[in-house]
Amino acid sequence: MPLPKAELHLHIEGTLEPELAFTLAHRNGITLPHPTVQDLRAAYSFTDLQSFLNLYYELMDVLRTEADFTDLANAYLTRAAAQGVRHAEIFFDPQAHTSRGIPLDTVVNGLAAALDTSLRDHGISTALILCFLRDRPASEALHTLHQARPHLHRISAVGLDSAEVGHPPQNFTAVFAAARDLGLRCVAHAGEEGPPSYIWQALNLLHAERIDHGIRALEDPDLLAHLARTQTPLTVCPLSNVRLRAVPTLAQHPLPALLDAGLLVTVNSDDPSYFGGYVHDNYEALRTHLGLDEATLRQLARNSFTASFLPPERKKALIAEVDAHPATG
Ligand SMILES: Nc1ncnc2[nH]cnc12
Ligand SMILES: [Zn+2]
Repeated sequence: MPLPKAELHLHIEGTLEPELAFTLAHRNGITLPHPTVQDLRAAYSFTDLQSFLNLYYELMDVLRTEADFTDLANAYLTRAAAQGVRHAEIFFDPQAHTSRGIPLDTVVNGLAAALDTSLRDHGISTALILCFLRDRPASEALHTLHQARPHLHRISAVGLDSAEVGHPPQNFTAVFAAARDLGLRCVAHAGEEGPPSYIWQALNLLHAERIDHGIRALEDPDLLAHLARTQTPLTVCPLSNVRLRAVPTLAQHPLPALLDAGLLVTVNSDDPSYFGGYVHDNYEALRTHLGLDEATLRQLARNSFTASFLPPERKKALIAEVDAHPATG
């Protein structure tokens, strides 16, 4: 059985497997532009973040009803359980749905139907993180936050995702301040393709408590020292970084350098259906291609709980499960 772990960087829309996409397309009377599952999988070849996002947003068209979102989340949770996931903090992209006429209620109620029974059905506790699309106007993000008000009891945090370069965190300072006023925690994608200055902005202007990706922090020694001193977690996604060519190969992935610099690093899957592996597959890839040893993998699993938004007692209990877990070899 894989090490117990938390997944902190997972876009639920990025878990849409081609087979489920075809099932939902059929159910909703939609014709996909790719005739077969094999043709669709063959399209999963990306040159950068934008080339991925184009397909990611296109395929979302199959998600129309509450049942579609419930089926999507249940399919993820089933796979995650088999990968040792005990807690998942799950991103969703409301604007990608409301912009094509799907009400926010449909999205949240559909996801909630799966998440509410996840601990019982899959042994996975969950939290939801509402992400703003940074390549759309901040005014639209603010409107989305207002639309989400009836659902705030189900939402733990806000995040910032989509095309990074040219869309700095500073554009969303007021939106994140409004989210904090509503009692929401804050995280943000930064330093995936964008420069270290975007990570500084996410920290200083958005008050992000975790940085999603953050791998370009390595280019700024002061930033690296700051992240180490404050133990601000990074949610790193190795397979994603290689598939989107932020990093040339797994063997050249900067995760070991980030650990050596003393950062609180976690391992996550990002959009597992598109990037060739779920979260445990990312751990195994680090073992295979970077030679990470058992002790380091175990530390990464502990970090995933430390960096989560779980209450201290449950963190402690889950970390104890990591310590008690037999060697995975
Ligand atoms: N890796 C990623 N970066 C930015 N936005 C995303 N949305 C889904 N996956 C993403
Ligand atoms: Zn992401």
